Amino acid sequence: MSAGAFSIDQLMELAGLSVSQAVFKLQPLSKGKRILVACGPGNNGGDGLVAARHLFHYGYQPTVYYPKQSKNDLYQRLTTQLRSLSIPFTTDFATALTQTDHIVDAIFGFSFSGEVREPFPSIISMLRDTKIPVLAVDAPSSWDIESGPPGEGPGKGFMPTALISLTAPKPLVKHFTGRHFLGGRFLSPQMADKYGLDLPNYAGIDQIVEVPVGDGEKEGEKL
Ligand SMILES: NC(=O)C1=CN([C@@H]2O[C@H](COP(=O)(O)OP(=O)(O)OC[C@H]3O[C@@H](n4cnc5c(N)ncnc54)[C@H](O)[C@@H]3O)[C@@H](O)[C@H]2O)[C@@H](O)CC1
Ligand SMILES: [K+]
Repeated sequence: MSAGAFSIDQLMELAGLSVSQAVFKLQPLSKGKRILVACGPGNNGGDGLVAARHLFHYGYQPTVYYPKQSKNDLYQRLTTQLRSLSIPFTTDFATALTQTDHIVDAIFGFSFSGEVREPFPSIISMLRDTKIPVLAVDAPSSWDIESGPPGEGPGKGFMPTALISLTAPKPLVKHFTGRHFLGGRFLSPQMADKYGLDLPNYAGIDQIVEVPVGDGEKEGEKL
């Protein structure tokens, strides 16, 4: 990413914008406006914070669960932006789950490793068990980035309804069976060539493109 001279703020903004467009595709406003955005402590959580802001401006009613808030200036600004829109922050995930139409899983992305630490085990269990649709950002949280679904722990059996891979699918997509989107319409042809990426065709002004079900493995190899 440094080769493209993009700052982390820019990358996170583009990632969160893509996430918000995937929500719009999966959950049109007419199907219910309440979106619960679960944010983890790292950049995956930051993508969720950005998405919540865009969703508000589209007319959704986002609620944010963000239990491990970073002191970093970027995250402070993102949370200030949400508070200035009066977007609620909840500490009671179980109750929030009963009052939402769709969930964004922005807890862990490609830097997750080891056993899920508090306070996230019970949150992952609830994401696994809920009947409400879940859109996972970059990875289903608690999945191993290479080998995919965990064989034990709260994430065992967790298969979100949809996944949005950012910039390029991670190896775990081979194991994913839900709807799969790609986001990251900012790479230059030179960057794509340099990293051997076969960029998808985005339609119109879309920041995302859906990869047909069953093509995850093929896309993972291609990209
Ligand atoms: N250039 C990039 O790398 C970009 C990455 N983006 C997003 O950033 C994500 C990666 O971000 P990060 O590297 O910050 O990492 P993540 O957000 O994937 O996770 C790291 C955080 O989770 C914690 N964590 C890791 N394992 C844990 C465990 N077992 N239990 C509890 N907490 C645990 C770490 O302490 C750290 O705070 C990507 O998946 C993507 O969503 C986007 O923001 C755009 C730019
Ligand atoms: K995630």
